[in-house]
Amino acid sequence: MPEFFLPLFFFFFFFFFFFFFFLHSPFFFFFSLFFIHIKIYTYIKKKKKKMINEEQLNERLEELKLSQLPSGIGNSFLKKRLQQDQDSNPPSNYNSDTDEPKPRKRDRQDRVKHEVILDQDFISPTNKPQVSRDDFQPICVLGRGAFGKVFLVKHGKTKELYAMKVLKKASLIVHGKQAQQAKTEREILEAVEHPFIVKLCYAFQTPTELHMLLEYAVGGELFRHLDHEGMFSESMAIFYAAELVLALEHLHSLGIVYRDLKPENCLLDVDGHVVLTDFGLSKVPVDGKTNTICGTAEYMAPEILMGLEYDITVDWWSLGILIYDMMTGSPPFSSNNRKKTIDSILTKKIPMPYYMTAEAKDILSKLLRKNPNARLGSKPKKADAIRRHKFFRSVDWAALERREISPPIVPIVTDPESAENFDPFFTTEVVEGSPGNNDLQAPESNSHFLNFSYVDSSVL
Ligand SMILES: Nc1ncnc2c1ncn2[C@@H]1O[C@H](COP(=O)(O)OP(=O)(O)OP(=O)(O)O)[C@@H](O)[C@H]1O
Repeated sequence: MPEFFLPLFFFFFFFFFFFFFFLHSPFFFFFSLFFIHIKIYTYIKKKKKKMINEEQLNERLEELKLSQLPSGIGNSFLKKRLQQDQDSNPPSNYNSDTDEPKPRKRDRQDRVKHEVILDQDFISPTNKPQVSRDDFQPICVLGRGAFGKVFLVKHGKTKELYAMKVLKKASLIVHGKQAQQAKTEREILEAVEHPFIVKLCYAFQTPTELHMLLEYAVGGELFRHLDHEGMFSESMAIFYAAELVLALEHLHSLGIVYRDLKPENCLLDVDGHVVLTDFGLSKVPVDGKTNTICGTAEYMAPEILMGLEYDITVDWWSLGILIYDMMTGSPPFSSNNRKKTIDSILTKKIPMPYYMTAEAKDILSKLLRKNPNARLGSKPKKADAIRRHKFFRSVDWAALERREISPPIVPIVTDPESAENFDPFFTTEVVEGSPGNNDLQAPESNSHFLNFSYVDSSVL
């Protein structure tokens, strides 16, 4: 009603005003007043509609509880958050209550997978050498995520380096679904074997923590290299995108939706090849569709943000965002305000920089279609349609999969133990002593984490 009365008020106001001054031209006078009335009415309508949209968006944000999700440009956000943590707490160390990690390791021949029986956490069924937290000497912190902290550790006997992801059970249980996600991550890592996906070597638990020992990606985060270069040339972006296409295609063939593609989760190995890590948000949908809300806002597909069912095509959306990020230095939809970011993802067109080639613009516009059914990589051709796109015309896919294409960045590694390709913000963090004995080799007593333990026989 008020939107009707307000224009009416203006109508009478202007009526009397014009009546006195333009008595001699009544036609013009009435026409002007009618026009003004319509204008004011439509303006108020529009404003009200905008307000409703904002309310809906706020409600959506509340539902999504996005404030609890890690931000997209992970490191800068995390650094700020960690800085705040550290202002109030002393630097966390290897045994601290807030720690969490992740790791990796190579060698994919004759890999035998098996669960470790409950009360023999570190012993394989074939009585292979026992592995415990005591066997690994912490060297430094490599990185940190929302629920985990990753340490560089050295195996005391073999001197092999691993990235060890440590998750605190208590915080996982407090955050509900996270306990299941930790198990999912460990199960997926066990099941997956691919040249561009991180390898799980061991998984074990203590009464308070879960540990995953992963192949150490000595080249650090792609994010860090992107940060140094500002942006990548198109040929560099093609190389990393192509290796990721192969990794994602492999996951999809196993029915796994990765859901968390972003530069922070793309690490580089010693040669500079991509190592996809962090499967905490990945999921195996029973019927190919899922609707859990997770991921990183800037990289999240519109259908996830809207709480709709989604499938593997969300990963192709994130690939589009990542290509854009690599070629411009930032994702297309980003702002300091999470609400605005989400609003842009849902409603805005992608701003295409003038310097991008026609092929790049074309693949981006097709990967970043808001309608998942119209997106490149959706059924029926799936990844094949992406591989065949002219953006990737220079790629020899078979050679790429065999790791025969030289990577554009070969990480400088003078001493793998110095973790020189990782952010000093993390690597200079104090890591105190070796783990205590009080909670070692405990049975998997907590029902949330039954059957978490794992030993990859190829590393024994
Ligand atoms: N295999 C690895 N080798 C070297 N560094 C690693 C490895 N795995 C993880 N890291 C480092 O640790 C950081 C955090 O790891 P990860 O993303 O797995 O943690 P997370 O808690 O699951 O994070 P998120 O909050 O993004 O889900 C990575 O960004 C990377 O810098």
